[in-house]
Amino acid sequence: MIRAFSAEAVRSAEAPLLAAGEPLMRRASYAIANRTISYLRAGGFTIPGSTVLALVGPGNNGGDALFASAFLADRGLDVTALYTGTVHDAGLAAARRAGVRLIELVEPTSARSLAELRDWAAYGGIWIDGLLGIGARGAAREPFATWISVLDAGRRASPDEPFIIAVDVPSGVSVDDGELPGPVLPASLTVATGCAKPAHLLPPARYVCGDVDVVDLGFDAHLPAQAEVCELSDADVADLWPVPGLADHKYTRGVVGLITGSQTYPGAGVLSVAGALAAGPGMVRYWGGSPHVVQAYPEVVPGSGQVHSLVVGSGLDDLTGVANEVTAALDAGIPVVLDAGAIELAYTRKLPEWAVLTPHAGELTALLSARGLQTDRAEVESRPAWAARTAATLTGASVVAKFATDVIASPSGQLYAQGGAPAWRATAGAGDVLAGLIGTVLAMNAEHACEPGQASLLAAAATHIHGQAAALAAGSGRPIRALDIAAHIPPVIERILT
Ligand SMILES: NC(=O)C1=CN([C@@H]2O[C@H](COP(=O)(O)OP(=O)(O)OC[C@H]3O[C@@H](n4cnc5c(N)ncnc54)[C@H](OP(=O)(O)O)[C@@H]3O)[C@@H](O)[C@H]2O)[C@@H](O)CC1
Ligand SMILES: [K+]
Repeated sequence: MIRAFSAEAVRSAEAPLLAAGEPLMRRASYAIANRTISYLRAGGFTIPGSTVLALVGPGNNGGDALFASAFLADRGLDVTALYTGTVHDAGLAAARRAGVRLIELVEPTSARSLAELRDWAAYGGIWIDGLLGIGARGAAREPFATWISVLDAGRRASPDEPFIIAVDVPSGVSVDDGELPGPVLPASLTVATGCAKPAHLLPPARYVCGDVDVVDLGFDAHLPAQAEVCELSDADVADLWPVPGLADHKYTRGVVGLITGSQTYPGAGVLSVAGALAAGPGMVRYWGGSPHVVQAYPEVVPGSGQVHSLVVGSGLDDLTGVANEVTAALDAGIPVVLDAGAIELAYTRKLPEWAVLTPHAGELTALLSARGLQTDRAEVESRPAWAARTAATLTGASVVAKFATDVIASPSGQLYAQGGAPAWRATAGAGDVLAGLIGTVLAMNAEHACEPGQASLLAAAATHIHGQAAALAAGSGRPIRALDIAAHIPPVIERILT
Protein backbone atom coordinates (compact mmCIF):
# COMPACT_ATOMS: atom_id res chain seq x y z
CA MET A 1 0.00 0.00 0.00
CA ILE A 2 1.21 3.48 -0.78
CA ARG A 3 0.31 5.77 2.11
CA ALA A 4 0.37 9.50 1.47
CA PHE A 5 0.60 12.13 4.21
CA SER A 6 -0.30 15.80 4.31
CA ALA A 7 2.32 18.56 4.48
CA GLU A 8 1.40 19.17 8.11
CA ALA A 9 1.83 15.50 9.06
CA VAL A 10 5.23 15.46 7.34
CA ARG A 11 6.38 18.56 9.20
CA SER A 12 5.38 17.01 12.54
CA ALA A 13 7.15 13.77 11.67
CA GLU A 14 10.34 15.58 10.59
CA ALA A 15 10.46 17.84 13.63
CA PRO A 16 11.87 15.38 16.20
CA LEU A 17 14.52 14.15 13.76
CA LEU A 18 15.58 17.68 12.80
CA ALA A 19 15.72 18.61 16.51
CA ALA A 20 18.02 15.63 17.05
CA GLY A 21 20.31 16.92 14.28
CA GLU A 22 19.53 14.20 11.74
CA PRO A 23 20.84 15.32 8.31
CA LEU A 24 17.51 14.93 6.47
CA MET A 25 18.29 17.40 3.73
CA ARG A 26 21.63 15.74 3.05
CA ARG A 27 19.90 12.37 2.70
CA ALA A 28 17.20 13.79 0.45
CA SER A 29 19.61 15.63 -1.82
CA TYR A 30 22.01 12.69 -2.01
CA ALA A 31 19.10 10.54 -3.19
CA ILE A 32 18.14 13.14 -5.82
CA ALA A 33 21.71 13.23 -7.11
CA ASN A 34 21.81 9.44 -7.23
CA ARG A 35 18.57 9.26 -9.22
CA THR A 36 20.09 11.74 -11.68
CA ILE A 37 23.18 9.58 -12.13
CA SER A 38 21.02 6.44 -12.48
CA TYR A 39 18.97 8.10 -15.20
CA LEU A 40 22.15 9.03 -17.11
CA ARG A 41 23.60 5.54 -16.70
CA ALA A 42 20.37 3.86 -17.83
CA GLY A 43 20.31 6.07 -20.94
CA GLY A 44 23.96 5.29 -21.76
CA PHE A 45 25.03 8.95 -21.36
CA THR A 46 28.51 9.92 -20.24
CA ILE A 47 28.29 11.26 -16.72
CA PRO A 48 31.13 13.84 -16.65
CA GLY A 49 30.06 16.83 -18.70
CA SER A 50 26.33 16.01 -18.77
CA THR A 51 24.38 19.21 -18.29
CA VAL A 52 22.03 19.81 -15.36
CA LEU A 53 19.91 22.85 -14.62
CA ALA A 54 18.81 23.24 -10.99
CA LEU A 55 15.81 25.53 -10.44
CA VAL A 56 16.13 26.88 -6.94
CA GLY A 57 13.20 28.31 -4.96
CA PRO A 58 13.21 30.20 -1.65
CA GLY A 59 12.62 27.32 0.76
CA ASN A 60 14.10 23.98 1.77
CA ASN A 61 12.92 22.50 -1.53
CA GLY A 62 15.46 24.83 -3.13
CA GLY A 63 17.95 23.73 -0.46
CA ASP A 64 17.54 20.13 -1.61
CA ALA A 65 18.17 21.20 -5.20
CA LEU A 66 21.34 23.13 -4.22
CA PHE A 67 22.86 20.26 -2.21
CA ALA A 68 21.97 17.83 -5.02
CA SER A 69 23.71 20.23 -7.46
CA ALA A 70 26.81 20.16 -5.28
CA PHE A 71 26.88 16.35 -5.24
CA LEU A 72 26.50 16.28 -9.03
CA ALA A 73 29.18 18.90 -9.65
CA ASP A 74 31.52 16.84 -7.47
CA ARG A 75 30.84 13.91 -9.81
CA GLY A 76 31.97 16.00 -12.80
CA LEU A 77 28.62 17.10 -14.20
CA ASP A 78 28.18 20.56 -15.69
CA VAL A 79 25.64 22.04 -13.25
CA THR A 80 23.97 25.44 -13.39
CA ALA A 81 21.72 26.66 -10.56
CA LEU A 82 19.24 29.46 -11.27
CA TYR A 83 17.73 31.42 -8.41
CA THR A 84 16.42 34.78 -7.33
CA GLY A 85 16.48 36.55 -3.97
CA THR A 86 17.27 34.73 -0.76
CA VAL A 87 17.81 30.99 -0.97
CA HIS A 88 19.04 28.28 1.39
CA ASP A 89 22.37 29.63 2.76
CA ALA A 90 24.20 26.41 3.44
CA GLY A 91 22.96 24.92 0.17
CA LEU A 92 24.23 27.91 -1.78
CA ALA A 93 27.61 27.72 -0.05
CA ALA A 94 27.91 23.99 -0.77
CA ALA A 95 27.00 24.52 -4.43
CA ARG A 96 29.57 27.33 -4.74
CA ARG A 97 32.30 25.18 -3.17
CA ALA A 98 31.54 22.33 -5.56
CA GLY A 99 31.84 24.56 -8.63
CA VAL A 100 28.17 24.81 -9.54
CA ARG A 101 27.57 27.73 -11.94
CA LEU A 102 25.38 30.07 -9.87
CA ILE A 103 23.11 32.45 -11.79
CA GLU A 104 21.06 34.93 -9.82
CA LEU A 105 18.26 36.61 -11.79
CA VAL A 106 17.90 39.89 -9.90
CA GLU A 107 14.89 41.17 -11.81
CA PRO A 108 13.39 37.73 -12.24
CA THR A 109 10.59 38.50 -14.70
CA SER A 110 12.36 41.09 -16.86
CA ALA A 111 12.62 40.24 -20.56
CA ARG A 112 16.36 39.84 -20.17
CA SER A 113 16.07 37.45 -17.23
CA LEU A 114 13.45 35.35 -18.98
CA ALA A 115 15.65 35.13 -22.08
CA GLU A 116 18.47 33.93 -19.82
CA LEU A 117 16.10 31.42 -18.20
CA ARG A 118 15.17 30.07 -21.65
CA ASP A 119 18.81 29.79 -22.68
CA TRP A 120 19.87 27.87 -19.59
CA ALA A 121 16.78 25.68 -19.88
CA ALA A 122 17.78 24.77 -23.44
CA TYR A 123 21.34 24.03 -22.26
CA GLY A 124 20.32 21.68 -19.42
CA GLY A 125 19.60 18.08 -20.42
CA ILE A 126 18.27 17.34 -16.94
CA TRP A 127 16.31 19.84 -14.87
CA ILE A 128 16.06 19.55 -11.12
CA ASP A 129 12.89 21.32 -10.05
CA GLY A 130 13.45 22.71 -6.56
CA LEU A 131 11.21 25.76 -6.87
CA LEU A 132 8.38 24.77 -4.53
CA GLY A 133 7.75 21.82 -2.22
CA ILE A 134 5.37 21.13 0.63
CA GLY A 135 5.63 24.75 1.81
CA ALA A 136 3.71 25.97 -1.26
CA ARG A 137 0.30 27.48 -0.62
CA GLY A 138 -2.16 27.96 -3.48
CA ALA A 139 -1.14 28.71 -7.04
CA ALA A 140 2.55 29.52 -7.64
CA ARG A 141 3.09 33.24 -7.11
CA GLU A 142 5.42 35.50 -9.05
CA PRO A 143 8.12 35.25 -10.11
CA PHE A 144 7.72 31.46 -10.08
CA ALA A 145 4.39 31.46 -11.91
CA THR A 146 6.11 33.10 -14.89
CA TRP A 147 9.21 30.93 -14.57
CA ILE A 148 7.09 27.77 -14.55
CA SER A 149 5.10 28.90 -17.61
CA VAL A 150 8.27 29.83 -19.51
CA LEU A 151 10.00 26.56 -18.57
CA ASP A 152 6.96 24.47 -19.47
CA ALA A 153 6.71 26.18 -22.85
CA GLY A 154 10.46 25.58 -23.36
CA ARG A 155 10.07 21.93 -22.45
CA ARG A 156 7.26 21.45 -24.96
CA ALA A 157 9.11 23.29 -27.73
CA SER A 158 12.39 21.45 -27.22
CA PRO A 159 13.22 18.81 -29.87
CA ASP A 160 14.68 16.54 -27.15
CA GLU A 161 12.61 17.12 -24.07
CA PRO A 162 14.67 17.54 -20.92
CA PHE A 163 14.40 14.90 -18.22
CA ILE A 164 12.75 16.74 -15.33
CA ILE A 165 13.29 15.53 -11.78
CA ALA A 166 10.89 17.16 -9.33
CA VAL A 167 12.18 17.53 -5.80
CA ASP A 168 9.41 16.17 -3.54
CA VAL A 169 6.55 17.44 -5.76
CA PRO A 170 6.32 19.12 -9.17
CA SER A 171 6.25 22.87 -8.55
CA GLY A 172 2.77 24.32 -8.87
CA VAL A 173 0.73 21.37 -7.56
CA SER A 174 -1.46 21.67 -4.50
CA VAL A 175 0.22 19.15 -2.21
CA ASP A 176 -2.66 18.07 0.04
CA ASP A 177 -5.58 17.81 -2.38
CA GLY A 178 -3.91 17.01 -5.71
CA GLU A 179 -5.36 20.03 -7.49
CA LEU A 180 -3.56 22.21 -10.05
CA PRO A 181 -4.43 25.76 -9.02
CA GLY A 182 -2.10 27.44 -11.52
CA PRO A 183 0.88 26.78 -13.80
CA VAL A 184 2.78 23.58 -13.07
CA LEU A 185 6.06 22.07 -14.22
CA PRO A 186 5.32 18.43 -15.15
CA ALA A 187 8.03 16.00 -14.08
CA SER A 188 9.48 12.87 -15.66
CA LEU A 189 10.40 11.59 -12.20
CA THR A 190 9.39 12.86 -8.77
CA VAL A 191 11.69 12.07 -5.87
CA ALA A 192 9.38 12.23 -2.85
CA THR A 193 11.28 13.01 0.32
CA GLY A 194 10.39 10.83 3.32
CA CYS A 195 6.96 9.61 2.21
CA ALA A 196 4.35 10.03 -0.51
CA LYS A 197 2.12 13.10 -0.40
CA PRO A 198 -1.53 13.24 -1.57
CA ALA A 199 -0.48 15.02 -4.79
CA HIS A 200 1.47 11.90 -5.83
CA LEU A 201 -1.70 9.78 -5.75
CA LEU A 202 -4.62 12.09 -6.44
CA PRO A 203 -5.63 13.24 -9.91
CA PRO A 204 -4.97 15.59 -11.60
CA ALA A 205 -1.63 16.30 -9.81
CA ARG A 206 -0.77 12.61 -10.09
CA TYR A 207 -0.58 12.97 -13.86
CA VAL A 208 2.23 15.54 -13.70
CA CYS A 209 4.45 13.57 -11.28
CA GLY A 210 5.84 11.05 -13.78
CA ASP A 211 7.32 8.07 -11.93
CA VAL A 212 7.35 8.57 -8.17
CA ASP A 213 10.28 7.38 -6.11
CA VAL A 214 10.03 7.70 -2.32
CA VAL A 215 13.29 8.30 -0.41
CA ASP A 216 13.25 6.91 3.11
CA LEU A 217 14.32 9.63 5.56
CA GLY A 218 13.61 7.55 8.65
CA PHE A 219 10.59 9.44 10.00
CA ASP A 220 7.89 6.82 9.28
CA ALA A 221 7.47 6.02 12.97
CA HIS A 222 6.45 9.63 13.61
CA LEU A 223 3.72 9.70 10.94
CA PRO A 224 0.06 9.43 12.00
CA ALA A 225 -1.61 5.99 12.01
CA GLN A 226 -4.11 7.04 9.35
CA ALA A 227 -2.76 8.27 6.03
CA GLU A 228 -4.48 11.11 4.17
CA VAL A 229 -4.77 9.03 0.98
CA CYS A 230 -3.90 5.39 0.23
CA GLU A 231 -3.42 3.36 -2.92
CA LEU A 232 -3.95 -0.39 -2.62
CA SER A 233 -1.46 -2.72 -4.27
CA ASP A 234 -1.89 -6.31 -5.46
CA ALA A 235 -0.65 -7.53 -2.08
CA ASP A 236 -3.25 -5.49 -0.18
CA VAL A 237 -6.02 -6.90 -2.34
CA ALA A 238 -4.67 -10.44 -1.86
CA ASP A 239 -4.79 -9.92 1.91
CA LEU A 240 -8.50 -9.17 1.87
CA TRP A 241 -9.52 -11.68 -0.82
CA PRO A 242 -11.43 -14.67 0.62
CA VAL A 243 -9.98 -17.76 -1.03
CA PRO A 244 -12.57 -20.56 -0.75
CA GLY A 245 -11.81 -23.56 1.45
CA LEU A 246 -13.06 -27.10 0.97
CA ALA A 247 -15.84 -26.57 3.52
CA ASP A 248 -17.24 -23.60 1.56
CA HIS A 249 -20.34 -23.82 -0.58
CA LYS A 250 -22.20 -21.37 -2.77
CA TYR A 251 -23.99 -19.67 0.12
CA THR A 252 -20.86 -19.19 2.27
CA ARG A 253 -18.93 -17.76 -0.69
CA GLY A 254 -21.37 -14.91 -1.14
CA VAL A 255 -24.55 -14.36 -3.10
CA VAL A 256 -24.89 -11.21 -5.22
CA GLY A 257 -28.28 -9.92 -6.34
CA LEU A 258 -28.52 -7.63 -9.37
CA ILE A 259 -31.39 -5.38 -10.36
CA THR A 260 -29.78 -3.98 -13.48
CA GLY A 261 -30.55 -3.72 -17.19
CA SER A 262 -33.90 -3.21 -18.88
CA GLN A 263 -35.67 -3.75 -22.17
CA THR A 264 -34.20 -0.39 -23.23
CA TYR A 265 -30.67 -1.16 -21.99
CA PRO A 266 -30.42 -4.97 -22.02
CA GLY A 267 -26.63 -4.97 -22.37
CA ALA A 268 -26.08 -3.21 -19.06
CA GLY A 269 -27.67 -6.19 -17.30
CA VAL A 270 -25.35 -8.57 -19.16
CA LEU A 271 -22.24 -6.51 -18.39
CA SER A 272 -22.95 -6.00 -14.69
CA VAL A 273 -23.58 -9.73 -14.30
CA ALA A 274 -20.37 -10.44 -16.25
CA GLY A 275 -18.44 -8.29 -13.74
CA ALA A 276 -20.11 -9.99 -10.79
CA LEU A 277 -19.53 -13.54 -12.06
CA ALA A 278 -15.92 -12.91 -13.05
CA ALA A 279 -14.85 -12.14 -9.48
CA GLY A 280 -16.05 -15.55 -8.25
CA PRO A 281 -19.15 -15.24 -6.07
CA GLY A 282 -20.98 -18.34 -4.79
CA MET A 283 -24.06 -17.35 -6.73
CA VAL A 284 -25.58 -14.54 -8.77
CA ARG A 285 -29.31 -13.85 -8.58
CA TYR A 286 -30.78 -11.61 -11.25
CA TRP A 287 -34.10 -9.85 -11.24
CA GLY A 288 -33.50 -6.91 -13.55
CA GLY A 289 -35.32 -6.32 -16.83
CA SER A 290 -32.78 -7.54 -19.40
CA PRO A 291 -34.06 -10.54 -21.36
CA HIS A 292 -30.53 -11.64 -22.29
CA VAL A 293 -28.86 -12.27 -18.96
CA VAL A 294 -29.95 -15.82 -18.20
CA GLN A 295 -29.42 -16.77 -21.82
CA ALA A 296 -25.88 -15.39 -21.75
CA TYR A 297 -25.01 -16.85 -18.33
CA PRO A 298 -26.78 -20.12 -17.54
CA GLU A 299 -25.25 -20.17 -14.03
CA VAL A 300 -27.33 -17.13 -13.03
CA VAL A 301 -30.38 -17.85 -10.88
CA PRO A 302 -33.34 -15.77 -12.08
CA GLY A 303 -35.63 -14.05 -9.57
CA SER A 304 -35.11 -12.43 -6.20
CA GLY A 305 -34.05 -14.24 -3.02
CA GLN A 306 -31.59 -14.01 -0.15
CA VAL A 307 -28.42 -12.13 -1.05
CA HIS A 308 -25.28 -10.82 0.65
CA SER A 309 -25.07 -7.73 -1.55
CA LEU A 310 -27.23 -5.96 -4.05
CA VAL A 311 -26.25 -4.12 -7.26
CA VAL A 312 -28.84 -1.68 -8.51
CA GLY A 313 -28.95 0.70 -11.41
CA SER A 314 -26.79 -0.06 -14.44
CA GLY A 315 -29.19 0.32 -17.37
CA LEU A 316 -32.29 0.47 -15.19
CA ASP A 317 -34.85 2.79 -16.76
CA ASP A 318 -37.45 2.84 -14.00
CA LEU A 319 -36.73 3.16 -10.30
CA THR A 320 -40.34 2.54 -9.21
CA GLY A 321 -40.38 -0.12 -6.56
CA VAL A 322 -36.58 -0.35 -6.43
CA ALA A 323 -36.25 2.32 -3.73
CA ASN A 324 -38.10 0.12 -1.23
CA GLU A 325 -35.92 -2.87 -2.01
CA VAL A 326 -32.81 -0.76 -1.53
CA THR A 327 -34.01 0.64 1.79
CA ALA A 328 -34.98 -2.82 3.05
CA ALA A 329 -31.57 -4.24 2.11
CA LEU A 330 -29.63 -1.39 3.69
CA ASP A 331 -31.74 -1.60 6.87
CA ALA A 332 -30.98 -5.31 7.02
CA GLY A 333 -27.23 -4.59 6.84
CA ILE A 334 -26.85 -5.76 3.25
CA PRO A 335 -24.40 -3.64 1.22
CA VAL A 336 -25.90 -2.08 -1.89
CA VAL A 337 -24.07 -0.71 -4.95
CA LEU A 338 -26.03 2.18 -6.47
CA ASP A 339 -24.88 2.75 -10.04
CA ALA A 340 -25.98 5.02 -12.91
CA GLY A 341 -29.65 6.04 -12.62
CA ALA A 342 -29.96 4.54 -9.12
CA ILE A 343 -27.54 7.18 -7.80
CA GLU A 344 -30.66 9.38 -7.75
CA LEU A 345 -31.69 7.45 -4.65
CA ALA A 346 -28.88 9.31 -2.87
CA TYR A 347 -30.18 12.77 -3.86
CA THR A 348 -32.27 13.26 -0.74
CA ARG A 349 -31.98 10.38 1.71
CA LYS A 350 -29.22 9.79 4.24
CA LEU A 351 -27.50 6.49 3.49
CA PRO A 352 -25.29 4.19 5.54
CA GLU A 353 -21.64 3.64 4.73
CA TRP A 354 -22.45 0.25 3.18
CA ALA A 355 -24.31 1.96 0.35
CA VAL A 356 -21.66 2.33 -2.38
CA LEU A 357 -22.28 4.98 -5.03
CA THR A 358 -20.39 4.67 -8.34
CA PRO A 359 -20.80 7.98 -10.18
CA HIS A 360 -18.79 9.16 -13.15
CA ALA A 361 -18.00 12.89 -13.35
CA GLY A 362 -21.40 13.84 -14.78
CA GLU A 363 -23.32 11.80 -12.21
CA LEU A 364 -21.18 13.15 -9.40
CA THR A 365 -21.90 16.72 -10.54
CA ALA A 366 -25.64 15.97 -10.62
CA LEU A 367 -25.48 14.40 -7.14
CA LEU A 368 -23.62 17.35 -5.61
CA SER A 369 -26.00 19.79 -7.30
CA ALA A 370 -29.04 17.86 -6.04
CA ARG A 371 -27.51 18.14 -2.57
CA GLY A 372 -27.53 21.94 -2.94
CA LEU A 373 -23.93 22.61 -3.98
CA GLN A 374 -23.18 25.25 -6.63
CA THR A 375 -20.83 23.29 -8.85
CA ASP A 376 -20.34 22.11 -12.40
CA ARG A 377 -18.62 19.30 -14.24
CA ALA A 378 -15.45 21.32 -14.84
CA GLU A 379 -15.01 21.83 -11.10
CA VAL A 380 -15.69 18.16 -10.33
CA GLU A 381 -13.13 17.10 -12.94
CA SER A 382 -10.47 19.47 -11.63
CA ARG A 383 -11.19 18.63 -7.96
CA PRO A 384 -11.96 14.88 -7.89
CA ALA A 385 -10.84 14.32 -4.29
CA TRP A 386 -12.92 17.22 -3.03
CA ALA A 387 -15.93 16.05 -5.06
CA ALA A 388 -15.73 12.43 -3.87
CA ARG A 389 -15.18 13.42 -0.25
CA THR A 390 -18.01 15.96 -0.29
CA ALA A 391 -20.42 13.46 -1.85
CA ALA A 392 -19.55 10.90 0.83
CA THR A 393 -19.99 13.42 3.63
CA LEU A 394 -23.31 14.72 2.30
CA THR A 395 -24.88 11.32 1.59
CA GLY A 396 -23.28 9.20 4.33
CA ALA A 397 -22.47 6.61 1.63
CA SER A 398 -19.13 5.33 0.32
CA VAL A 399 -18.36 6.93 -3.03
CA VAL A 400 -16.40 5.48 -5.94
CA ALA A 401 -15.77 8.48 -8.21
CA LYS A 402 -14.86 7.03 -11.60
CA PHE A 403 -12.01 8.86 -13.29
CA ALA A 404 -8.90 7.66 -15.12
CA THR A 405 -7.62 7.24 -11.55
CA ASP A 406 -10.60 6.24 -9.42
CA VAL A 407 -11.07 8.15 -6.18
CA ILE A 408 -12.89 6.33 -3.40
CA ALA A 409 -14.12 8.18 -0.33
CA SER A 410 -15.64 6.95 2.90
CA PRO A 411 -17.98 9.26 4.83
CA SER A 412 -15.41 9.35 7.65
CA GLY A 413 -12.91 10.96 5.26
CA GLN A 414 -10.67 8.02 4.32
CA LEU A 415 -9.59 8.38 0.72
CA TYR A 416 -8.18 5.88 -1.79
CA ALA A 417 -6.83 6.66 -5.25
CA GLN A 418 -6.52 3.66 -7.56
CA GLY A 419 -4.54 4.25 -10.73
CA GLY A 420 -2.89 1.85 -13.12
CA ALA A 421 -5.77 1.49 -15.60
CA PRO A 422 -5.03 2.34 -19.23
CA ALA A 423 -6.92 5.17 -20.92
CA TRP A 424 -8.46 2.46 -23.14
CA ARG A 425 -10.71 1.63 -20.18
CA ALA A 426 -12.87 4.68 -20.88
CA THR A 427 -15.43 2.75 -22.93
CA ALA A 428 -19.18 2.14 -22.71
CA GLY A 429 -20.13 -0.58 -20.27
CA ALA A 430 -16.87 -0.56 -18.27
CA GLY A 431 -18.77 1.00 -15.37
CA ASP A 432 -21.46 -1.72 -15.48
CA VAL A 433 -18.74 -4.36 -15.15
CA LEU A 434 -17.29 -2.45 -12.19
CA ALA A 435 -20.66 -2.22 -10.42
CA GLY A 436 -21.08 -6.01 -10.61
CA LEU A 437 -17.50 -6.59 -9.51
CA ILE A 438 -17.91 -4.36 -6.45
CA GLY A 439 -21.12 -6.25 -5.63
CA THR A 440 -19.21 -9.54 -5.57
CA VAL A 441 -16.35 -8.21 -3.46
CA LEU A 442 -18.89 -6.90 -0.92
CA ALA A 443 -20.86 -10.19 -0.92
CA MET A 444 -17.72 -12.27 -0.42
CA ASN A 445 -16.84 -10.18 2.62
CA ALA A 446 -20.41 -9.93 3.94
CA GLU A 447 -19.51 -10.57 7.60
CA HIS A 448 -17.52 -7.36 7.92
CA ALA A 449 -18.57 -5.26 4.89
CA CYS A 450 -20.74 -3.01 7.07
CA GLU A 451 -18.04 -2.25 9.65
CA PRO A 452 -16.58 1.27 9.65
CA GLY A 453 -14.25 1.89 6.71
CA GLN A 454 -14.80 -1.54 5.15
CA ALA A 455 -17.16 -0.71 2.28
CA SER A 456 -14.78 1.90 0.86
CA LEU A 457 -11.78 -0.41 1.34
CA LEU A 458 -13.56 -3.28 -0.45
CA ALA A 459 -14.74 -0.94 -3.21
CA ALA A 460 -11.15 0.29 -3.63
CA ALA A 461 -9.99 -3.33 -3.91
CA ALA A 462 -12.60 -3.94 -6.62
CA THR A 463 -11.56 -0.83 -8.57
CA HIS A 464 -7.94 -2.00 -8.35
CA ILE A 465 -8.90 -5.36 -9.88
CA HIS A 466 -10.96 -3.58 -12.54
CA GLY A 467 -8.06 -1.30 -13.52
CA GLN A 468 -5.62 -4.20 -13.60
CA ALA A 469 -8.01 -6.29 -15.70
CA ALA A 470 -8.31 -3.41 -18.17
CA ALA A 471 -4.49 -3.10 -18.23
CA LEU A 472 -4.08 -6.81 -18.90
CA ALA A 473 -6.73 -6.68 -21.62
CA ALA A 474 -5.16 -3.63 -23.27
CA GLY A 475 -1.69 -5.26 -23.29
CA SER A 476 0.96 -2.90 -24.54
CA GLY A 477 -1.73 -0.68 -26.09
CA ARG A 478 -4.78 -2.04 -27.90
CA PRO A 479 -8.47 -1.09 -27.81
CA ILE A 480 -10.66 -3.00 -25.39
CA ARG A 481 -14.38 -3.31 -24.79
CA ALA A 482 -16.23 -3.80 -21.55
CA LEU A 483 -16.50 -7.59 -21.84
CA ASP A 484 -12.71 -7.78 -22.30
CA ILE A 485 -12.34 -6.23 -18.85
CA ALA A 486 -14.67 -8.84 -17.34
CA ALA A 487 -12.79 -11.62 -19.15
CA HIS A 488 -9.47 -10.49 -17.65
CA ILE A 489 -10.71 -10.32 -14.05
CA PRO A 490 -10.04 -14.04 -13.29
CA PRO A 491 -6.40 -13.98 -14.54
CA VAL A 492 -5.76 -10.80 -12.54
CA ILE A 493 -7.14 -12.45 -9.40
CA GLU A 494 -4.98 -15.49 -10.11
CA ARG A 495 -1.88 -13.29 -10.49
CA ILE A 496 -2.65 -11.45 -7.29
CA LEU A 497 -3.28 -14.60 -5.25
CA THR A 498 -0.37 -16.71 -6.44
N1 LIG B 1 12.98 20.67 6.76
C1 LIG B 1 14.00 19.93 6.25
O1 LIG B 1 15.12 19.92 6.69
C2 LIG B 1 13.72 19.11 5.09
C3 LIG B 1 12.90 19.56 4.04
N2 LIG B 1 12.81 18.90 2.90
C4 LIG B 1 12.42 19.62 1.70
O2 LIG B 1 11.89 20.88 2.06
C5 LIG B 1 10.65 21.11 1.41
C6 LIG B 1 9.78 21.97 2.24
O3 LIG B 1 10.51 23.14 2.50
P1 LIG B 1 9.82 24.47 2.99
O4 LIG B 1 9.00 24.18 4.16
O5 LIG B 1 10.88 25.45 3.17
O6 LIG B 1 8.87 24.86 1.82
P2 LIG B 1 9.14 25.11 0.26
O7 LIG B 1 8.12 24.30 -0.46
O8 LIG B 1 10.53 24.90 -0.10
O9 LIG B 1 8.78 26.63 0.00
C7 LIG B 1 8.58 27.58 1.00
C8 LIG B 1 8.83 28.92 0.38
O10 LIG B 1 7.97 29.11 -0.71
C9 LIG B 1 7.19 30.29 -0.52
N3 LIG B 1 5.86 30.03 -1.05
C10 LIG B 1 4.81 29.44 -0.45
N4 LIG B 1 3.78 29.33 -1.29
C11 LIG B 1 4.19 29.88 -2.45
C12 LIG B 1 3.55 30.08 -3.68
N5 LIG B 1 2.30 29.68 -3.90
N6 LIG B 1 4.24 30.67 -4.67
C13 LIG B 1 5.51 31.10 -4.46
N7 LIG B 1 6.17 30.95 -3.28
C14 LIG B 1 5.51 30.33 -2.29
C15 LIG B 1 7.21 30.56 0.93
O11 LIG B 1 7.03 31.91 1.14
P3 LIG B 1 5.99 32.45 2.26
O12 LIG B 1 4.64 31.93 1.85
O13 LIG B 1 6.45 31.84 3.52
O14 LIG B 1 6.10 33.91 2.15
C16 LIG B 1 8.59 30.08 1.32
O15 LIG B 1 9.54 31.07 1.02
C17 LIG B 1 10.11 19.75 1.14
O16 LIG B 1 9.19 19.75 0.08
C18 LIG B 1 11.37 18.97 0.84
O17 LIG B 1 11.77 19.20 -0.50
C19 LIG B 1 13.46 17.60 2.75
O18 LIG B 1 14.69 17.81 2.22
C20 LIG B 1 13.63 16.92 4.08
C21 LIG B 1 14.37 17.78 5.01
K1 LIG C 1 9.61 20.97 -6.53
